[in-house]
Amino acid sequence: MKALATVRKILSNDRHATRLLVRALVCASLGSLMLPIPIVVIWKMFTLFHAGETAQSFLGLGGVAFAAIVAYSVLTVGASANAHRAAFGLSTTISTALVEHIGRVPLHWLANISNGELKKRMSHDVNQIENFIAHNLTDLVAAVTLPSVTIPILFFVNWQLALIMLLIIVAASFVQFRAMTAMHKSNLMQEYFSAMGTLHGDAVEYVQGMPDIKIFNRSEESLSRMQVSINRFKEIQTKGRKLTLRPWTIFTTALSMPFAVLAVAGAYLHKYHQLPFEDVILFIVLGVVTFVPFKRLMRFVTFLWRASTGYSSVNQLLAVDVDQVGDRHRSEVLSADLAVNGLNVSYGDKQVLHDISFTAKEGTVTAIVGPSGAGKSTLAAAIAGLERIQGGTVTVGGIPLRDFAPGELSKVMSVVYQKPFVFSGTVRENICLGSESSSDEAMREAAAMVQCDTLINSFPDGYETRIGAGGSVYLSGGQTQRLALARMALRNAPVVLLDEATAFADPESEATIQKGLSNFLSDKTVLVIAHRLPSIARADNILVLDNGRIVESGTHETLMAKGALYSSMWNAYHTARSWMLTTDTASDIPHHNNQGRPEC
Ligand SMILES: Nc1ncnc2c1ncn2[C@@H]1O[C@H](COP(=O)(O)OP(=O)(O)OP(=O)(O)O)[C@@H](O)[C@H]1O
Repeated sequence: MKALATVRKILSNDRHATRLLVRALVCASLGSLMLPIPIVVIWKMFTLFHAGETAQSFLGLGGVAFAAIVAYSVLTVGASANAHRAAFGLSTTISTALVEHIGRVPLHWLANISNGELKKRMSHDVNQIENFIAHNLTDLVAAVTLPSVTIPILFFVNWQLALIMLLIIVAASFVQFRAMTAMHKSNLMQEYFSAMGTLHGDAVEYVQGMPDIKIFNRSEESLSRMQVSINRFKEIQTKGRKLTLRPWTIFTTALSMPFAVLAVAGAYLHKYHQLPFEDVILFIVLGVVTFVPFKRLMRFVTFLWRASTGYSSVNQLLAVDVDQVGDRHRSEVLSADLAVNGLNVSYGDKQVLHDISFTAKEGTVTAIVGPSGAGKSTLAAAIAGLERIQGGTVTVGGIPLRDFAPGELSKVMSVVYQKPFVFSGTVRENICLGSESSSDEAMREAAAMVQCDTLINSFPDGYETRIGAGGSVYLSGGQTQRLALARMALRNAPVVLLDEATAFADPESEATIQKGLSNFLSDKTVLVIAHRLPSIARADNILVLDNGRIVESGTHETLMAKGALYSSMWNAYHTARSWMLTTDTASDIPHHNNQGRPEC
């Protein structure tokens, strides 16, 4: 019953898949009804032969057997094809729902789940459901339909041998049922899946961290965490094996016995009770044919568990609250003034932004600076709508950002990060992300503005060159940033947020990029997160963050005249730039003043 409920729940996601699966199950059950026919026909032939019948009647029977074999083959192929189509359709539906949902869940939720765990849920768990629908349900139907036909036939022919067969099936099923119940009570399957999730997560982290691990020669230490996950996984598998080994052995042995048991019992009945020889052969052959699919029931239970655990893990993912979306459009934005009011952001119990308020006027540049860990990136993410805020609002032209319809926010605000994402595809596809309908000319202009066109034209296929994973050209950090800036320029949103967007560029290219950008940005509302202070010295307004609060604001001149945090950061920056890297004395090593900030 529970199995049925699970299957029903899984199928409720896709009506077309349900129809295909019903078709597959009908084919599977009709196919298994065909299977005993040739065997019964051969038995009948033997019987007629002993009764001295003519070859004429054999021909008709042979035709029936042939037709049954053809029907069996066609129906089995039909069952498998429909079940696979249903499975692929369903897994596409579930995967699409997952991808769409993941795109809408808050970034902070994604930051707290490991890549491996997410990958396991989106790929491995979906595969479990797919495999179950593709193979196991048709197996189950065949395993149940076949005995329901063969056992009555055998009872009709000889009830004693049929009873022996039935007893073997009942005994094997009982042992199997006990094993299943024990497994269910032990909660082992849940532990198995959770351990597998951890193992996936640790493996991905291990591979991603490989460069640092190698540089610092920490492979053994880093492996030890993964080793713990591997051992835990092995432990659970061993526990499961111990729990199922005995019943599984009894079950498979019992189901392998019919040949021997029926042969001995048949020989005895043949000798002492005149059971015709052909009846003994019929029992042995039909018995073996009945037991083989029945064995698959064991696999069915295991796969049902996997599919149902995979399904609940997928459902947990789909149940994660998504960000609220509205219905306002870019066309409703009449001014590009950005206003942040009373913004609070926490990570768990830790509040990292406290009551942040400021206004950035259209056509101005606002810079956000502050010591490491002050909250600059968190503020940028919260403004871009990528971080869940606990209080406050962010508006553009008076419209709260959360009121924009999906897809509209990116037309209002462009964000360029220090490490932008390059997906696997052509340079053109990467630049046109979010502006797919742009003309070729507009795309080239955008690329030229950020000094990217000469670079792209030097690639083997120009704008059609494939980049990202598996691409023919590998982009450096600075080149990737320029590509992201071209993407931003093409999108032409009225508000632009640059989070260390030119950090990887060499000084010469940075100056050229800045020059190219300054024209483009002149009518935009620009927000810059910066670590290198000279790059923002000419900003219209500089906000200085410290411990999640705005502690100072103003132009470079007013902040320098104030002689507080900004000016000390500025001085520290310039002192640091004048350092010479030497190996002879310890006097060049920076020490900290009593406020914890580096100074020379
Ligand atoms: N995903 C997160 N989970 C928990 N805490 C976080 C998370 N991201 C950032 N923090 C914490 O929030 C605080 C602000 O971090 P943030 O990255 O915004 O600082 P920052 O000013 O950008 O620092 P930096 O200049 O070094 O990049 C830090 O104390 C950091 O530990």
